Amino acid sequence: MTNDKGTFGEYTASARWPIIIQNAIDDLASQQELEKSKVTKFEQGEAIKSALQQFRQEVIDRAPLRLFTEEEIKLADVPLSFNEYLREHSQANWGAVEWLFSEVYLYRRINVLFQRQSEWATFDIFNRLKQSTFESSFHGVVELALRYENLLPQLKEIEQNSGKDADDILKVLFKEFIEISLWGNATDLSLLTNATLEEIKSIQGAKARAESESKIVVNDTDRAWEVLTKAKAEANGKQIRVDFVLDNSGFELYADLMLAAFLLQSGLATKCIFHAKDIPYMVSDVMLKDFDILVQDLRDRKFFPSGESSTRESKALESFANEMEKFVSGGKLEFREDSFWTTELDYWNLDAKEVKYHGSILHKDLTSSNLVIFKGDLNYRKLTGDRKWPRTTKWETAIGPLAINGITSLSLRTCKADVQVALPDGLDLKLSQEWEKENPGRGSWWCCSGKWAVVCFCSGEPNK
Ligand SMILES: O=P(O)(O)OC[C@H]1O[C@](O)(CO)[C@@H](O)[C@@H]1O
Ligand SMILES: [Mg+2]
Ligand SMILES: [Mn+2]
Repeated sequence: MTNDKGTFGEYTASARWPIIIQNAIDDLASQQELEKSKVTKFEQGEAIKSALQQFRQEVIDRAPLRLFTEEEIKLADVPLSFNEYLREHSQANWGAVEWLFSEVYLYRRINVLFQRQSEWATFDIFNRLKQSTFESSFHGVVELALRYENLLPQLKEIEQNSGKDADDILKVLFKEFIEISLWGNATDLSLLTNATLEEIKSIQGAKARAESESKIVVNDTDRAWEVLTKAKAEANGKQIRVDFVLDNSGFELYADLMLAAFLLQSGLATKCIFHAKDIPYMVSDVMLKDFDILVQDLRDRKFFPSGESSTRESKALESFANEMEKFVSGGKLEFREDSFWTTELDYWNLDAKEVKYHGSILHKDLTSSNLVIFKGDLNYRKLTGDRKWPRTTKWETAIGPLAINGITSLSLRTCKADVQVALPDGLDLKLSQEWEKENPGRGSWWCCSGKWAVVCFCSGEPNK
């Protein structure tokens, strides 16, 4: 709840949301400035700005959360789940409401304001921030492109030397690319808006990742490895499918593409499906258009100044971009969107029983996947229902129906919220004491800092 005293949720609702909305207002103003000559667009922009200001005040004043009007529902395709929830929780106000619901509702309300103005209907208010943060990831982006370049001959060698040793080496690489994708989630724009270039670099480099291994407090990577190697051994020409329920665009999407490319090149997957958001969401989340933008950025030597097109760095960026486009055109990499991902429904609804908002359709589809990777913190909150679980709760308990409903899942999350499960006895206390030293009164927030991570696997098989 946004009124759970002393939680990161409470802090987010009172301190972070007004800032996020203010940033959106400022970004809108910058865009208007760029397009001053477009009179209608400017005027529509003014209308959105004043509505955003009013909305920001609503949040600050802890006003009641209102229903979406019929007109809004039509105009912006608002899923009816929101109003259903609000009818059942008629007392909900910004200062006393479930954190997960209100946070998702917030992005929906913002989206409606843009949908109402024709000139702004497809505008992504968070695009500027997504792009500028990606641009400052230059160092990490080049490093990974070079890493990928080296990977290809390594994989060839492994292929030529099949056997136990080759398998062991492939496993080391698998772990490396899982970690690349995992820590890619540390660069979250909603948390890092004030991060310096040095800080971003330090999160993204290889050395930093190695140091970070000790920070993965639950690590089921081996179990995911077993599933995919078994699938590969038994494939016999059959498809091996890995799904990614994506989180942030820019560096994290780039890191996810690295993992997907590794899986496809190594034969641990033959198809990867990326699930994106259908509206601008949680500031930095991936929308379909963000993939095209990323590929363009990789090719743009002004955006990533890696020198002439003949430098090793430029060639590595260019060839990774080419490779991604080839994967897409060859059907090995597919992007999809679904409104389910931007509803407030947690993933206990990724189940045959949820028949109104695509939960059952997605569930059925995802049961055909060999592995479904859920990226990031918000997905972790949705997997666990964003409840106040004791932190030693078993993962299978916290994910409810997903423990047994046939989806093989892997959560890759850098910890950025209060909910935390699957810890061994005593670890929460130890980390809380450690964090408390530098953050008096906030020891339990170690798992909101993005400095630790978890990798949680579940086979999804009944009775296991
Ligand atoms: O991009 P991620 O990893 O889902 O993180 C989103 C962040 O926003 C939050 O939803 C809080 O605003 C947290 O869960 C997390 O800090
Ligand atoms: Mg609930
Ligand atoms: Mn996100």
